[in-house]
Amino acid sequence: MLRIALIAHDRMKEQMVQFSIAYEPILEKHKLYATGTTGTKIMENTNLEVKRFLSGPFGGDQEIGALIAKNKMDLVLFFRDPLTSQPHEPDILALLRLADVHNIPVATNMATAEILIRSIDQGDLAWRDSI
Ligand SMILES: O=C(CO)COP(=O)(O)O
Repeated sequence: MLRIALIAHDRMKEQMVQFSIAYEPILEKHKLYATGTTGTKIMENTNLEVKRFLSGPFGGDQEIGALIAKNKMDLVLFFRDPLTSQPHEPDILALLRLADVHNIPVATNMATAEILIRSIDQGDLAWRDSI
């Protein structure tokens, strides 16, 4: 079982909901985390159980970053909005930087997220279990 963070900016939340519905059979096998509003939307639209942190602009990205730093997160699926500036951009960059520091796979759009989620279902990320 992997620990997966699900995060979506406002304009990408509908995509995240569709993604969660489509991949619910895979996602339900793992421990899911999300920023506040993203987690609420996923739980409203699926039967998935998601541990929610604060909303992104209020520190949720930082909370997920802290789990990465402590080696308690295995995968980040972050549907970023590339066309809208975010007041908490430093927090977003900090989260992505920590993922690179700790060599955690990150998808920043749905196309990559689909590849990663299919690949973890084939056991491609099993090496994380031994870390
Ligand atoms: O802003 C976010 C990530 O940077 C997402 O936060 P919410 O899921 O609370 O909208």
